[in-house]
Amino acid sequence: MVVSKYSASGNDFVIYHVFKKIDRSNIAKKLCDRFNGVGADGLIVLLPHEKYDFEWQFYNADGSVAEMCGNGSRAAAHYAYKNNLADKKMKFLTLAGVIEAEVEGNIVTSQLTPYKLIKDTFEEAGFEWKIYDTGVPHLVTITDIENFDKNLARKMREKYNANVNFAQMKDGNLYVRTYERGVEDETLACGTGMCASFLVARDKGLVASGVKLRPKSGEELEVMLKNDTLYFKGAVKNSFTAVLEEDERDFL
Ligand SMILES: N[C@@H](CCC[C@H](N)C(=O)O)C(=O)O
Repeated sequence: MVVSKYSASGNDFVIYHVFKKIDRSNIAKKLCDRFNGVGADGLIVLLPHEKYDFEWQFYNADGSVAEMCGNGSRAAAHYAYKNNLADKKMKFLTLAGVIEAEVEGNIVTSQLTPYKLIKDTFEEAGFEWKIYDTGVPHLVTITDIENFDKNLARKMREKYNANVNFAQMKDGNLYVRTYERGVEDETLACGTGMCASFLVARDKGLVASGVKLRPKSGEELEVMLKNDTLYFKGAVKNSFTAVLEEDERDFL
């Protein structure tokens, strides 16, 4: 069984493609384990689809299913192109809807599914929040990034069943730190989280139709809003591709 390890702005994934759609929650837990597995924030499995270039199954590291993953969508697109599953421009199906992506070398742009405001401004625990769904739900507060508080983030994540983002505009960049559902920790980056943070910064008049993004990894990405559609652009890295010393039947 051959799997690829990808990093997309610091969010990391195990990716492979097969033909059969089965529940892979346990496989996700096993492969994403950082001590006994490959180690990743999520598992992405590409499957053939009659209408689109492929469809994917996305699992968080704890085995939970997520409707969408912004960074994962860019990594999956690169994997699909590299493995001749799709052309440079492609469309694929996620549980959130159809994603369009374009691969240019190691730079990949994803067109996200339509965003929704889930909960307008409210105050809690000394911060002002909004919840946007950019494929998955995200709580966002615009504050000094140094205020990132993992315990508070965990409480908010549990209460609202959403990912939690602390974001700040500084030197023309939007800095974002995200506590992710399903990883149950802060990750080095979260694509849909950065896009949701951009929407809140825009509502506050801090940015216009796009901004450079800086997740915790320090990498630079970009989000643009064109005709009310979010485009998310940045580099991805295929860290390695490996043959697993495992019974292949586990992964079919
Ligand atoms: N890291 C992803 C989001 C993955 C799903 C999320 N953890 C959830 O369960 O809602 C991204 O880059 O968007």
